[in-house]
Order: sequence, then structure tokens, then C-alpha cells
Amino acid sequence: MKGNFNHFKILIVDDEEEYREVFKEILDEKGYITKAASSGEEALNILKTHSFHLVLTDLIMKGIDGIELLEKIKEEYSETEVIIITGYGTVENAVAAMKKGAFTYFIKSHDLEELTIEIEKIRKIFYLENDNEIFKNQQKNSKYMLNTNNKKFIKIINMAEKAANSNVNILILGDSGVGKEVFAKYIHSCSERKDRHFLAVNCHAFSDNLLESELFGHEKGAFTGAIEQRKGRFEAAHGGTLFLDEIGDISLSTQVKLLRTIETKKVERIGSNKTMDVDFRLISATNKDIQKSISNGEFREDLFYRISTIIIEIPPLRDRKEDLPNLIEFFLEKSKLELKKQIHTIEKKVMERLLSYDYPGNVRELKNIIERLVVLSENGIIKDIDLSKYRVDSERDTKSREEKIHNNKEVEEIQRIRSLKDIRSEAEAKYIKKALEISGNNVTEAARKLSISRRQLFNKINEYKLR
Ligand SMILES: Nc1ncnc2c1ncn2[C@@H]1O[C@H](COP(=O)(O)OP(=O)(O)OP(=O)(O)O)[C@@H](O)[C@H]1O
Repeated sequence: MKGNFNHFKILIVDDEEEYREVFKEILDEKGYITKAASSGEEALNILKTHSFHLVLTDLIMKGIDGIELLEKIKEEYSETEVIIITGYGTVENAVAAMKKGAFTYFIKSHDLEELTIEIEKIRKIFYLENDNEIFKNQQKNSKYMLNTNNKKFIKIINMAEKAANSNVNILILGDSGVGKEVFAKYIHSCSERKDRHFLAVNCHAFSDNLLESELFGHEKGAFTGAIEQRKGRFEAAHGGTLFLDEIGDISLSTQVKLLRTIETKKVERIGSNKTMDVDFRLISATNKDIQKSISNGEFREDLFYRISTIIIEIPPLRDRKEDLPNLIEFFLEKSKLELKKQIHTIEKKVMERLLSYDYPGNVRELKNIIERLVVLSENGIIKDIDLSKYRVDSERDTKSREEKIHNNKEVEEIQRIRSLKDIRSEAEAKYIKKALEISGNNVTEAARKLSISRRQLFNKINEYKLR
């Protein structure tokens, strides 16, 4: 039976060609992806560039034998499982191998079906664990990485935790992508309101009228297009936290209405004369120079004082480079789990460049770079060449840093190029092209290898114009 085995990869190591071929044929037939090696040495070489879920190794081989191979694998590729293949005469040694971390052993003369049952167990455990990890990580990672070695950042976190316990209005300042929303969520999670809603509104994303309707809600027929009654965000955040992102971008007329709601803690839906009490904690954020906006008459001073009982200023990532190793590891783990990819090697140059780059797009940019590198990685290796394509170059970047910070258009352009959707499509197209090449352009064969239907493959070929 052939099935979708989620690309479960097995390396078969045996110095006897006959056994090697039999195992390979049977496991290929079952739908696993297999590769064969005729010695322990060859297996270790292959493992340097390819990752496997399972290594099936003969116990007695010339040179590096099964036990030594097992030890090396457990040392360097701890996620890879090992099954030892043995003859009757060496069962004792095989049992000893299990003590060194082998999953099980298999006696050569036994029914091969027994072996495939064991392999199936490993596959199931592997994917179950992976799904579990994703679940745990989603819970963990839906949050953030706020461990820091930066003194300024430690102070800010302490301040935020203290402020969380009171109900004061907080204004978060900082460049785009430094994690203002992440921080707002953290404050909410430290507050007594943590079990209630956290609602975020990006004020920049709405026109004046729409923003007012979004914030205060409206009655049916209040204006053209108001075909239904709608609750506003202040109302919806009752009991919880309302996060107003890009507050520096709202118009003066909306600012007046906002000020009134914040002062009175009462809202009226547009088109209604009924006033409702609302209980919300307000956190606002902006990457604008708000003092300058006040001097220019673009932002009301009274509103500024109202929203900024406590001001938290998040430093740009280039000013807390000591946190880069932790952040890189955090996003790497997150991407590995989300993209279901294993990474065992990161080329030295990649780390050097990641650690010296200035990140004009801050944490958002770092997160995107890591996701991209994981998507582009092949055989568990992150290569410098993939980073080069991204143009991470600290020297050039330092020179043009000022220019970039003040040039939003360029930042936007970089973000557009780096959209995850594009990256996924790019990687998918590349992979399908490779599968077609390997299958001699035979669509049925390539579809089988990719575990998708021929029809799906045809659609992808058309979508990516691969023919
Ligand atoms: N400390 C962190 N831990 C994990 N992820 C983070 C952290 N800081 C930022 N991020 C990630 O970086 C991205 C940008 O973060 P966020 O939206 O909070 O930044 P921002 O300062 O509010 O940006 P903008 O000014 O553009 O609204 C998000 O994907 C977020 O998950």
C-alpha cells in the first residue's frame, strides 16, 4: 500500500548489497523516502547534508559499525531515531544498543512486516510529538520573547509590569517593528484584565469616518452603507484592554471624540443618543514623533496627556544587539515548527552576518529573515547564499541607516518583497520544479512523490508557469 507518509525519511545502512536493496525496495513501496549507504562512514557523510527521521543500520559492518554509528547519531543528530538490524547471533549486542538510545532492533530473518510496524510507530510518534510541539509552541509563541540582557530593556519591562497592575493609560513609542503591539499584549497579560479581551485597532488603516464607526460603533441607517447596527471597539473591549496602534495618525476631529470617550468612559454609537458606560484599559502606540506633531498642531496636547500617564519607549533592535542570539533562536524554533522543517546546520557566516546587521525594520525584519532562511533551507542547512539573496549586509546598511529609517517607502518595499506568501510560493515553485526534473517530467510520478493529485500538480504548474 502506498500512502502519504508526510515525507518520512529513512537512511538504510548495510554493507550487504542484497539486504540494502530489499529494505529499500520494501520501504519505497510503502511510500517512505529512502536513501541507502553501504558503510557507517558513508552514512555519516550523507547525514552531514541530509536530515532523516530514522536510520536503519546493520549492527556488524567493517569500519564504523552499527553501535558506533548509533553513538555518533545520538550525539550529533539527536532527533533522528535508530533501529539496529541484527542476526540471531548478535541479539545481545543489539539489546545493548537499545540502552545507548536505539529505538528497537530487528532480527534479519524475521518477517519484514514486523519491521514496518516499528517504523510506523516511530513515524506516528514523530508527527504526534511535532503536532504537540506546535500546539505548545503556538501557546508559547503566540506570545513573545521578552528575555533580555539589555539594561534599558530590563528597566522598560519592569516599568511595564508595574504599570500593568494599575489602570493607567499607557503610550508606547518606538520605531516600526520594534514590538509595540507585542508589548501591549504583554502588559495586558500581566494585568487583572488578562482573562478578558485584548482588542487592537490600527488607526492608520481606516479613513476618518470608518475609524469613528470602528471605535464607537453605529446604529442601523446612521449613514449610507450602515445596513446593520454595529458594536464599536470601545464597547467590545468592555472589561478588557483596547490597543490603539498608530494613534499619531488620527485626524483632529476624531481626536476630539476620542478624548471625550477616554475622559468620560462613556460611548455613544453613531446615530444613537443612548450613552453607555464602558470599562477599558487604554494602551496606545505610535512610531511618530508625537511632540513634533503637537508643535505642528497635528496632535492635541490634551489628548496626549490623557493617553500618556505612563510612556514606554522601546529601543530599536540595533540598540539591543545583545538580545540578537536569543531572538534568532526563538524565531528559528518557531519557524522550524510552523514550517515543519528540521535545521541542523547554520553556516558560520550566516550567524556572523545576522549578528552584525542593523535591522532597520527591527524585530519584524529579523523574524521575516529567519522565516525566509528556514523556507529556503535544503537538507537541514541554512546557507550564506540564501542570506546574500536577502541583501543582509551590515556595512552597507550602517552607511545608509539614517537614509533608510527616514525613507518609509523603502522599508515598505523591503517588506513587500519579503512577504511570507511570496517566499512560500517561491520555495514551492522551486521544489515542484525539482520534483519534475527528478521524475523526468513525468507528472504522475512527480505528483506521487509530492503526495498531491495530478490535478493539483497541473494547477501548480500553471500557476507557477513551470512549463
Ligand atoms: N519580543 C518579541 N518577541 C516575539 N516576536 C516579536 C517581538 N517583538 C516583535 N515581534 C514580532 O515582530 C513583528 C512586529 O511586532 P509589532 O507588531 O508588535 O511591532 P510594532 O512596533 O507594533 O510595529 P508597527 O509600528 O509597524 O505597528 C510581529 O510579527 C511580532 O510578532
